[in-house]
This record gives sequence, C-alpha cells and structure tokens, in this order.
Amino acid sequence: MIEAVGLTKRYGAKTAVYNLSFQVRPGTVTGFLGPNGSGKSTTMRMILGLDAPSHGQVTIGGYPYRKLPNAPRQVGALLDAKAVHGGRHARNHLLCLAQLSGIPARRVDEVLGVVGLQEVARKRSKGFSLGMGQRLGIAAALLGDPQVLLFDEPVNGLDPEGILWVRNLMKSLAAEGRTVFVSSHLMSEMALTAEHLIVIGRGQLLADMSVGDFISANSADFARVRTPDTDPQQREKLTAALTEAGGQVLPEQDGGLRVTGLPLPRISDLAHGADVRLWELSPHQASLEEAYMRMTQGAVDYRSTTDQRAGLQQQLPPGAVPQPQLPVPGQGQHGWYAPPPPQQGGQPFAMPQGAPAAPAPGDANPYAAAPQAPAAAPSPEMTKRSEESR
Ligand SMILES: Nc1ncnc2c1ncn2[C@@H]1O[C@H](COP(=O)(O)OP(=O)(O)OP(=O)(O)O)[C@@H](O)[C@H]1O
Repeated sequence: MIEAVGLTKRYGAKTAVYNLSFQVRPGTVTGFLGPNGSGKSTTMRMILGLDAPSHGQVTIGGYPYRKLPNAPRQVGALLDAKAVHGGRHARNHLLCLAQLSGIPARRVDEVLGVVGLQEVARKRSKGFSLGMGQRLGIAAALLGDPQVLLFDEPVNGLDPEGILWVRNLMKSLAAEGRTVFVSSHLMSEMALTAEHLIVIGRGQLLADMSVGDFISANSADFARVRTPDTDPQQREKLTAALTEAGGQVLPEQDGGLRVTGLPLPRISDLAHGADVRLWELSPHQASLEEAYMRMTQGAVDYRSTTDQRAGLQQQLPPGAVPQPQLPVPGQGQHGWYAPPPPQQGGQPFAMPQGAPAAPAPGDANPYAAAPQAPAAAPSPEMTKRSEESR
C-alpha cells in the first residue's frame, strides 16, 4: 500500500503539491487524474524518493522509498520513458538495471517478451518510437516482479493494440494482489482500466473514490433529444416548451439537445403537446470524461482559447454559404460538460468523503484565494494564468 499524509512540495515560490493525503490499496488499479501541471508527476517522484517532500510524508508498505530494503524488487515504476541511455541496446539497458538489483539475466529476456520487444532487443533505444520507448519503460518497471507499480502516462504513444495490452496488464497485475497506481489523461481508457480514482487539481486532493461514485457524484444523467434537422423551428419550439416546464436545455454540436431536470416520458409528452416530432429521445449516462471535466474545470491552469485568426481568414468563394458556428465543448461554454448531480445544485466538484487533513502548522494554503478560471479570452495561443494572480 502507498500512503501519503499531508504531502506538500514547493519549488521556490511554486507550490506543486499541497497537503495531499491518500492511500493506494493493493488489489485494484487506482487511477491518478488531474489537469496538466496539477502535481501528478511531482507526487509520483516523491513516492519514489526522487524528490523530498517540503512537508508531510509518503510511504510504501510503511517505509519511505529510500528506506525500503531492495526497493527495485518491491517497487517498479515508469515515470519518463525517455529517461534511458539512448546509445544502449534495449536489452543492455534492462541488464544494467537487473544487475544493480540482483535480478537474474533471464528475467530481462522474460520482460522483453512480455512487452513485445524481443525483435528489437539488440537495437539502440535512441532509434525507438515513442510507443517502443513506453514498452521499454514498462519492461523496466516489471523487471523486479514488484508488488507495487507506478505508471505515469503508460499508454502515451501506444497503438490501439498496445493500449489494450497495457489495460489488460494493469488489471492482471492488480488481480494478482499488487498495488497499481497509474496516471493518465485518457479518460475513456481510465474508465476501462481503473476501479478507484485519486483526482488532484492545483496540487490538492479533489476526489478519492471509486470510478462509479465519482461519475455519479459529479454528473447527472440526462436525455438526448433530436428534432428533424430539416426544420430548425421545431428545435426552438421544443427548447421553449422544455424550458418552460422546468428543464435545462443545452445545445449539442450535432444539432441535438441535452435535457436535464425532466424524465423521458415527460419530455415525450411535452414534445407531443407542442406538436414537435422527435427523431431521437434517449437516456444518457455521463461518462468519466464528462464527470472529470465538470469536477476539474475550476482547477485548470492551461486553457485553450478560440482561434480568432488575426484577420487571416480566407475569403469564401462567391456563392458559398458560411457555416453556422456551433458550440465547441470547452470553448466559451463554462460547464458545458455533463450536468451537475441534482443534490449539489451546480457545485463544481464533490470533495472526497471525510474532510481533508489539516494543513501542516504554519503552512498557509497557497490556493485559498485562487480565483475561478477566467472565461476564454480571444487570443490565438494557450494561456497560462500568471503566478501573481494567485
Ligand atoms: N523541478 C521543478 N522545479 C520547479 N517547478 C516544478 C518542478 N517540477 C514540477 N514543477 C511545477 O510543479 C507543477 C506540477 O508539475 P507536475 O509535472 O507534477 O504536474 P503534472 O500533473 O504531472 O502535469 P502533466 O499532466 O502536464 O504531466 C507545475 O507547475 C510544474 O511547472
């Protein structure tokens, strides 16, 4: 088991991780989620003794990593697949790691087989593709047959077959009773791989719960409704009828509507009463991605803005009809994603059960006065909110 208590890490004026407390238990895959720069890699580095906490502590099986006897046999990790000596053959790279930990050479060939790199075992890793590098990093993590495994973005660069393989590998490692802690930005993949989630934003714990609980705590089911594309007035009529009856209606990119606050039969009756034909009326269960977007939308540092193209737009050819601007998820539509669960009344995220641990004495919360993320501003580049604004 991995246990963090009040874990805090500062780099000068920058607080990367603040007062983080959680446990990663054996027997399940635990997903580690958070927006870019939220502190996931920093947390993993502290777990592995590569960075020292400024406050708090993190232990594996009760010991800080550096005090674990023969740590590489107990803990395997993939943090940065590029952190290999590019001039070395893949096999030699693993052999060096094995020899440092008293692992027999035949284990090297085993793990090369497990990750599917037998054919390129004697090729220099600097010629490896991103996916091949990931596989080599996973081989290194598996080398000591450890009980605890950490993977930072393991599917980065893998092809679909590789992604499926990693998913099954993680699950089988957990099914053997191992502790598997894995970070990823691929929510669809995380939904299929992890049973439990730890979610952080700006270095702080936002959620520590099962995937199912996380989705139901951060989103509500909704209905998808579509009227005939040929008659936009029907859509407007239906929107008015549903809104008047107390429903919340949001337009979708394909011309459909997502409706919350009204059960499906009522939507059907209201459509009938307004003389609107329906092409679709379907129940929709929110996805992990939608729940995640809803929870973390206030903790995102790097937000894309609409490309105004600085007057560089091409003139439309004569007779061409300009396409209507449909809403793009995440752009200029704060909270577009899955509606909030009814009991929370629009609260942007659910806190984990049990209050977060108190901050370390004398350790002021650097995020206490953090403002809400600004609405998207017209600028053609990714923006980073300045440190001074916090
Ligand atoms: N060595 C360092 N010195 C200074 N700041 C750092 C250092 N390492 C990380 N940071 C800062 O700490 C914050 C957290 O970074 P971290 O890499 O842990 O985030 P992350 O959640 O892993 O991000 P991503 O999802 O983009 O990989 C960032 O603002 C980053 O710039």
